[in-house]
Amino acid sequence: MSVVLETRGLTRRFGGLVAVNDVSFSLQKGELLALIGPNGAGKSTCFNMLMGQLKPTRGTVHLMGDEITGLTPRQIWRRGVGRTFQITGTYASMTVIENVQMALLSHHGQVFNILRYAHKMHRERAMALLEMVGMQAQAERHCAVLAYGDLKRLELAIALAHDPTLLLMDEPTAGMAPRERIALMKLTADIVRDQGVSVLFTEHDMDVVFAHAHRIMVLNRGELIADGNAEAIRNDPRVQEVYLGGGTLFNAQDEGEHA
Ligand SMILES: Nc1ncnc2c1ncn2[C@@H]1O[C@H](COP(=O)(O)OP(=O)(O)OP(=O)(O)O)[C@@H](O)[C@H]1O
Repeated sequence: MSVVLETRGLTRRFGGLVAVNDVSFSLQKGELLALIGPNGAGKSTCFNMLMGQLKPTRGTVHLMGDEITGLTPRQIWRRGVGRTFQITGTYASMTVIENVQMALLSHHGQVFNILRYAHKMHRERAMALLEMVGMQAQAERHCAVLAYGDLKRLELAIALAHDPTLLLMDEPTAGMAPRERIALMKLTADIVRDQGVSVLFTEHDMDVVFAHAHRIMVLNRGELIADGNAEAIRNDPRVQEVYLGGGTLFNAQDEGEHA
């Protein structure tokens, strides 16, 4: 296996607070890696450093062996790092397929000069991407009328339009009903297996994490306290201490559902 992403000593301070402290890990090609931890553990800060939104105070990030520390989000995106967000960013007035076509146009650097012909371009590839996420039957529907779970699947197709080497997914199942969450993560796991994409995701729903992640890393107060497979993480005394105190390790969070 080859290393896609590697961090060494990644650290971020906010004044006197060390939000992420000396975090080193690597992610292999084709791996579905979860980053978990209680509220305020440093997951988003870590993600934002990987995507270039935040500069590390210390430490390095390498992508496919090249250092990307301190590059802008656009430069990192251009190198093949895609991202999905907690809040979906689709164009409500456009159809499902048009949203994917726009992403493909952007990927090919064609957005501004040929917008008038956009609806004719990349249709075949857009349809193939929609098929990958099970949305081909909804291609001509407007995004405004889509169910929340379908929007999340569309968002995945949009992220894949960029043909990423690495996909960062920040709480991909936030706001979804439990059954939809498992389905979305299963879909992601299938895509990882079939397309060879690597995925790093943060998630509060432990059922989703333990069902699908190949490996799990646990952050607590900015520090990486465990890194291993589901069984090793379940049995890790430090992880149990962090989670069982709050009682959230094996219970899905059901707040804020759009079911
Ligand atoms: N821009 C900022 N300025 C100051 N402190 C920040 C900033 N961003 C994050 N923090 C602090 O850094 C710590 C880690 O926050 P972060 O959002 O990374 O945690 P998280 O694990 O993503 O939490 P959650 O699960 O609640 O989203 C917290 O104490 C937070 O208050």
